[in-house]
Amino acid sequence: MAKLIDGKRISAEIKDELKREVAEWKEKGKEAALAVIQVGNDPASSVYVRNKKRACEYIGIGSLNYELPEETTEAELLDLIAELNAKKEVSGILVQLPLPKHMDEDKVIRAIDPAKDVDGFHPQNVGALVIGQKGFVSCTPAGIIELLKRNDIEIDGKHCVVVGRSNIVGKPMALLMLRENATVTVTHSHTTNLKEICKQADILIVAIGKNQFITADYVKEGAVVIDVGIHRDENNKLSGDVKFDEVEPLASAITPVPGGVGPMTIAMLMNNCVETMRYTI
Ligand SMILES: NC(=O)C1=CN([C@@H]2O[C@H](COP(=O)(O)OP(=O)(O)OC[C@H]3O[C@@H](n4cnc5c(N)ncnc54)[C@H](OP(=O)(O)O)[C@@H]3O)[C@@H](O)[C@H]2O)C=CC1
Ligand SMILES: Nc1nc(=O)c2c([nH]1)NC[C@@H]1CN(c3ccc(C(=O)N[C@@H](CCC(=O)O)C(=O)O)cc3)C=[N+]21
Ligand SMILES: [Mg+2]
Repeated sequence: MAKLIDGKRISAEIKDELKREVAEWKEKGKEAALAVIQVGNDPASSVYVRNKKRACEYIGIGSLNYELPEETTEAELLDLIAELNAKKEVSGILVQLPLPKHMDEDKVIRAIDPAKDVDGFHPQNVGALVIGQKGFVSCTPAGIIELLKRNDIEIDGKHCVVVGRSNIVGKPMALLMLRENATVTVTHSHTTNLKEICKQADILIVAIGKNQFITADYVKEGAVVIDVGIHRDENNKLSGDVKFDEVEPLASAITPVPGGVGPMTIAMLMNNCVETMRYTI
């Protein structure tokens, strides 16, 4: 019977810890505000943007929302980012991904001041993660580390298999597990013997964006299974990249979708926003 890793509860605990910390910083005259830019009106993005706004309000920091039409030009977006970079009262800037096809995501991310890049996507912050220096760490992988630690799940020396190598999840996840002294195997769409590799994992982290792809035959008895995937069916029911009902009886611990990794992404984004209060002179 797998232990259910309750991301909803842990993210609420973290937000309460941050709420108390923000109150202390504000007494010392420090402020923080997160600027969230959304281009177009992708429904899932709107849900996440709304969750981020609510979280800012809950912990007591400012939130500025910019909802730009789909046809906004890249130049207009870059101008807005330059404006926000220059605004002292804006301590964090987040451009909700994905962007419309006519924009170059990498170019847009590079335009954000690394000191305000609370997503941790800027090459300077990713570079710092690679070489083990201080910088913003991307929220979803950071949230997964927090889930493991707050559930007393041993990482040091364990074999962690990451399925997926995206810039916002897979790659930073592998680097963070390395930093925690796991032995890390990163798999992707060119991996030939994926099932055999996944079955070696003590900790299996799945971020492939394929609905319920990971079935019981990919999982070693007693493994910890972390499901990053998010899929909505026609009745808006959520599921992950893991076939939960099949895998749960095998796993020693598992994250549900919803209520697992998702809420942690928001909680860790808030932590990155409060980080700007800890380090502003
Ligand atoms: N809960 C949360 O907070 C978040 C959830 N998500 C969700 O996580 C999932 C992954 O997102 P994201 O990382 O952006 O995904 P991407 O689509 O950017 O990347 C998917 C990765 O999975 C790999 N992959 C795809 N198919 C296979 C396969 N059959 N076998 C092995 N590897 C495969 C791809 O390989 P290759 O590199 O070779 O193409 C790629 O590296 C999505 O469902 C997304 O919605 C994302 C961000 C945050
Ligand atoms: N610049 C940028 N930063 C991101 O961090 C970013 C992004 N773009 N683009 C999309 C992904 C996805 N993402 C999620 C955030 C919260 C939930 C979340 O709160 N999920 C809840 C369910 C929420 C719902 O009801 O859908 C859960 O899984 O329990 C999920 C996914 C952040 N992302
Ligand atoms: Mg992606």
